[in-house]
Amino acid sequence: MKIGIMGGTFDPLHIGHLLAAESARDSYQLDEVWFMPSHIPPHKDKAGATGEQRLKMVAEAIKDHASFRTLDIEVRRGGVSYTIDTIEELHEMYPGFDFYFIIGADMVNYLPNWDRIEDLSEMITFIGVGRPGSPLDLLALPSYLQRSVLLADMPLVDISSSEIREKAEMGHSIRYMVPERVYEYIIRSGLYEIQP
Ligand SMILES: Nc1ncnc2c1ncn2[C@@H]1O[C@H](COP(=O)(O)OP(=O)(O)OP(=O)(O)O)[C@@H](O)[C@H]1O
Ligand SMILES: O=C(O)c1ccc[n+]([C@@H]2O[C@H](COP(=O)([O-])O)[C@@H](O)[C@H]2O)c1
Repeated sequence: MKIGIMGGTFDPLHIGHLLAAESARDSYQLDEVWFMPSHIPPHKDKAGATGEQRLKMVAEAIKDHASFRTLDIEVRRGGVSYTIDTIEELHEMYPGFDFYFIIGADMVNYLPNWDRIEDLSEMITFIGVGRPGSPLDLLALPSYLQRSVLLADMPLVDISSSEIREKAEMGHSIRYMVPERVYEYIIRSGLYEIQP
């Protein structure tokens, strides 16, 4: 089985995440994509929404896609969500599966800073997608990483979770930046102090 892992903070999940996952699935004939919210992200502040709330937003967003699943392994493990720890666990749970970790261009450029990245790059393949504001330069990566990163085409989406949170805080609309069911969940649960 070829499994894409769409890891993220998803605070909140937005359409950039969905398009990244779908573009990677389509480009490399992935059997499934598993959306995996982190508990505490390794390189930025802890999320505002709880792990349960972020899992719920993912579940609402991907409900209708036959090949998308949620994966709660990092939220359940707790602590800082280093990808190497997760992949080691997944390899034990699913021997013989091939894992493809889907990341935006900002994260491709940041890969050299990931925990035990040389070991990780031998265990999985990364699929990078374009993201406005983060020019992709694979040749700037160390050679062991150049061999581990594939690229997938995706329509560029200039949306980020932090921009969505800022808009919501200022009373602006975030409608259509997040899928409709995620929007409804945000309203229902009072997240980001959004005004309907
Ligand atoms: N608009 C986008 N286009 C392509 N990839 C994206 C986009 N938004 C997020 N990603 C990728 O999705 C993964 C998870 O991102 P994350 O949940 O941190 O969202 P974010 O929008 O980057 O959040 P924040 O603004 O809070 O930093 C990362 O690999 C990131 O590069
Ligand atoms: O393992 C690491 O050192 C590492 C460093 C940065 C990011 N990641 C993972 O990359 C994914 C996207 O990260 P983020 O912070 O943009 O949500 C998420 O699954 C993180 O756990 C992992």
